[in-house]
Amino acid sequence: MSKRKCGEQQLAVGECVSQVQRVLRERFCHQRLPQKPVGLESQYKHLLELLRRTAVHGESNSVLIVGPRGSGKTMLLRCALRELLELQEVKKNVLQVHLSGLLQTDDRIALREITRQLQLENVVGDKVFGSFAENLVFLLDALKKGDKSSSRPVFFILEEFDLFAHHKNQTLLYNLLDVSQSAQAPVAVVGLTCRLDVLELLEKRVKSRFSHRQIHLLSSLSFRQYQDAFRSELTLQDDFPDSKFSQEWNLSISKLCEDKSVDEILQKHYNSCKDFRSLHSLLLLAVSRVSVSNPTLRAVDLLEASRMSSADSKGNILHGLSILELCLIIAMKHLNDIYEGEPFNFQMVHNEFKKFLQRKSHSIHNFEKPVVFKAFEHLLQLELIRPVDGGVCKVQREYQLMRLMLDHTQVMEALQRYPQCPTDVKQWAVSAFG
Ligand SMILES: Nc1ncnc2c1ncn2[C@@H]1O[C@H](COP(=O)(O)OP(=O)(O)OP(=O)(O)O)[C@@H](O)[C@H]1O
Repeated sequence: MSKRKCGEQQLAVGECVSQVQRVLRERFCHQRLPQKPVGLESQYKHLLELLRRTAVHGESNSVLIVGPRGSGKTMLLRCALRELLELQEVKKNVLQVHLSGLLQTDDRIALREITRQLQLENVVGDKVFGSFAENLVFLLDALKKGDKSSSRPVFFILEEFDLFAHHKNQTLLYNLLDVSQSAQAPVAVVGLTCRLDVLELLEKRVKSRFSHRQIHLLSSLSFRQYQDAFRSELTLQDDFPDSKFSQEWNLSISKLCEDKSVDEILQKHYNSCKDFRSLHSLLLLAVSRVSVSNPTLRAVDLLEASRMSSADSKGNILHGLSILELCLIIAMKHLNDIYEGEPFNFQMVHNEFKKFLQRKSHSIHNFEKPVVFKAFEHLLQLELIRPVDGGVCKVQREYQLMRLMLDHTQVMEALQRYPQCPTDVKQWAVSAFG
């Protein structure tokens, strides 16, 4: 395999390609944090300042980060923690407890998890506590330094914060927010949630203990920021093991960004979804096409990735149907036209199909009725047709009313691409869908 020389580093092209794949996949699968959150500067500053006040000055605090799925709530928090923990005094001192409403489904489990994460299982031992509050205060006291005068700051991070509001009496939320309001110990409670109405879920006593600080991540990226994100997400950093390869790679990415067709693809994706998650899934597909024989990313890779990500899954199912099944779908469409969208049953579809077979010349076999019924059932299994009443009514299967779950472009596209589709079937379809 060919080798690249670059200073002291010398990697085979194959090795470089697999490193690129690894680095970028980690980035796109949310295992690596971005250097800075894009377009969220003020929110980032706000959060960092709040956390810093707890970590450095021992002030207690509570804050909610609110935004839709994929808007970067977790990323924002993790970036702020990363920056904060770069300070030596903070790194040594601060403790973090990460809880998730999806995992800690009741307060007992949550308390056990808090104890585990604070590494206090041995200290707690077999002690029995009268109340949740007593237990929590004991844990926080156990964190006090040798001289017992000051506690170590603790960040309580609650992902899916709204789910904690469903716990009995909201005991965990009440106690955490109570501690964050009193001067017992320096505590920051950070809740992450998608629900804008989250405060309405809180009981009065819980709500009154919350600071009412909220950081909203509601504004979406501008197209300019989206383009910049595209470039920076694909750019390799200086720590890439082969600097010659990474220079060439970065150069090719710069060229790609100037390509008009790339801009068009990005514009299309931006119009349908403006968040990082959808950009990442597009880039993931594109990067998987990079190989030894094609060691840079090309516009055609992006085009193919875009085609794959917007592929119609039902359309793909249609490609795998037998010609008999396809004929039944065409018969259903004929029925839809005749009865103006009213539902149909197997018997009606079978009759319509037989009408087609009665034409003078046709290339389709005369299938036995049970075989046609089997094909009909298969369409039902694939959910290309659905029972009108959801299958509740106990009618004989052949007379159950169904609806077709496809539109005409999906069927016509499938027919165009169907290998060796008989002409008369195509014509029959055109008369139904054309
Ligand atoms: N403004 C941004 N700048 C850089 N990366 C971002 C930004 N917004 C989102 N991302 C990236 O998008 C991905 C999804 O973000 P994240 O997991 O933080 O979203 P979330 O709001 O916590 O979603 P969920 O509600 O599902 O937990 C991450 O890889 C993150 O790095």
